[in-house]
Amino acid sequence: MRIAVIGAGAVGCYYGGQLLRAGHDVTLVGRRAHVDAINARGLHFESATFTGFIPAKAVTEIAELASPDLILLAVKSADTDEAARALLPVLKPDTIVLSLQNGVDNPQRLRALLSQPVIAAAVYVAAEMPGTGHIKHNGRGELIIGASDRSAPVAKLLTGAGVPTEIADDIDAVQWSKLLNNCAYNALSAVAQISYGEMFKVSGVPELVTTTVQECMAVAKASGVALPDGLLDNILGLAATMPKQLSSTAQDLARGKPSEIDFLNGFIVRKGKELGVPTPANLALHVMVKLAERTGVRQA
Ligand SMILES: NC(=O)C1=CN([C@@H]2O[C@H](COP(=O)(O)OP(=O)(O)OC[C@H]3O[C@@H](n4cnc5c(N)ncnc54)[C@H](OP(=O)(O)O)[C@@H]3O)[C@@H](O)[C@H]2O)C=CC1
Ligand SMILES: CC(C)(CO)C(=O)C(=O)O
Repeated sequence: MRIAVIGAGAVGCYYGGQLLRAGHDVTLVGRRAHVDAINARGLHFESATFTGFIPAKAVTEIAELASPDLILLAVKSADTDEAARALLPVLKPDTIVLSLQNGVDNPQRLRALLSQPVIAAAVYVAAEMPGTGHIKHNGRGELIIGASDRSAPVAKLLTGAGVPTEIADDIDAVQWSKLLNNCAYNALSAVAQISYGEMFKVSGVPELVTTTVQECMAVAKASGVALPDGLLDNILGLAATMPKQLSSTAQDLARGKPSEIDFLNGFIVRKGKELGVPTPANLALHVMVKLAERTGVRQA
């Protein structure tokens, strides 16, 4: 099976790296500096159980891919449409596109542009790129993917490569549950450039996270999404499962890049307005990140 990862960043290189380690044929598509480093010395993969250089093929252009069977889409939400348009000429009618992205609308946006089967996923991994062609895994890695007639072989392939993958019938609720985690953690970690473990030691953080999540739950309910019981406790517990991680939004701001916050707290604020649900905590977190995008952040 020919696998291509679109977006050789933290998530793309983690899952691509796991598949490469399991012996699969994987091409990483990324930006020039990462691609050159990967082609020159392999993918530098750093985790608790394995650290080393994994031989890998990397290219800068989606157009260089030859009829892939499976796409792992791991670009930020703002880059989804551009990536999908570039994929159009290289995909076969039955190429499976697995969206490994945060936010809840990427699969829907992909389906609007592609006729291929698109599978949504909720991604519970802590990963970062500390250097060119260098992925650092800071914990977890399990995936929950949407049910479809193509999902079982994808879950089997990933699980066999050390990526525990479950199939969920109600993927909307699963994606919204992940969105609530992101609304709780990403902005605070980003503006303070602080890891989750340290962040939760600061007085007021658990209360603010709780209020933020409760607002999101009200928006989910008004949107007709039935969230699972115990979600707030699970979200409060996430920090302990990846205490050293800084959010993907924190990583964007540290690199001086626009963040994905419009698709996280910003999405909740827009939906809340549309549905008449107040979201002041989410608005504050959204605006704080938009301000930090303008002025920059001081790195720890
Ligand atoms: N990091 C994490 O731990 C987690 C991240 N996620 C989600 O995973 C998704 C990916 O995030 P993450 O890996 O952190 O992001 P990164 O920014 O680390 O990686 C994405 C990479 O893809 C590149 N890229 C974008 N468009 C293209 C393109 N058309 N061709 C080639 N390369 C491209 C980006 O370049 P450039 O920067 O120049 O745009 C960047 O290098 C996001 O939705 C995120 O929210 C989910 C769970 C955990
Ligand atoms: C899982 C988590 C919260 C890990 O940091 C993430 O999704 C992100 O950073 O965007």
